[in-house]
Amino acid sequence: MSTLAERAAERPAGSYTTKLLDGGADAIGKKIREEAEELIEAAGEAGADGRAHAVYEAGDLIYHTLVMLAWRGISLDEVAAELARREGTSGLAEKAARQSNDGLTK
Ligand SMILES: N=c1c2ncn([C@@H]3O[C@H](COP(=O)(O)OP(=O)(O)OP(=O)(O)O)[C@@H](O)[C@H]3O)c2ncn1[C@@H]1O[C@H](COP(=O)(O)O)[C@@H](O)[C@H]1O
Repeated sequence: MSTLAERAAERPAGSYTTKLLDGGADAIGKKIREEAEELIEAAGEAGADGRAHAVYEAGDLIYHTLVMLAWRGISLDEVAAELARREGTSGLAEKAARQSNDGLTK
């Protein structure tokens, strides 16, 4: 079991992850929004320092995203399987198929 799944199951005191999990989707989602904004800002910063800052903020964003998945009982393997299912289909082709399906249902 991953550390975050363990935190979700056991909710030990003195854990930042437990605090987030106890706040539910709203509290975790608020942090994801904040961290996404911070990554966007950092990604626009020039030079090696900006690059290192972007790596740091991406770490925060990915950690908080993983906490949301743990809260919802979703494993990273399930997300990897979803990405594998999409492999080889361009986002443009997927969008065009969706729009043509929408046309059929209207
Ligand atoms: N990878 C992380 C990780 N990345 C970021 N963070 C925390 O996420 C928070 C980032 O939020 P901010 O930068 O906004 O900092 P802040 O203002 O203190 O945060 P808030 O109090 O406002 O929420 C900081 O408190 C970081 O320490 C993390 N906390 C935990 N982990 C991993 O989760 C494991 C379990 O952690 P605990 O459950 O806390 O023991 C750890 O061993 C790590 O492996």
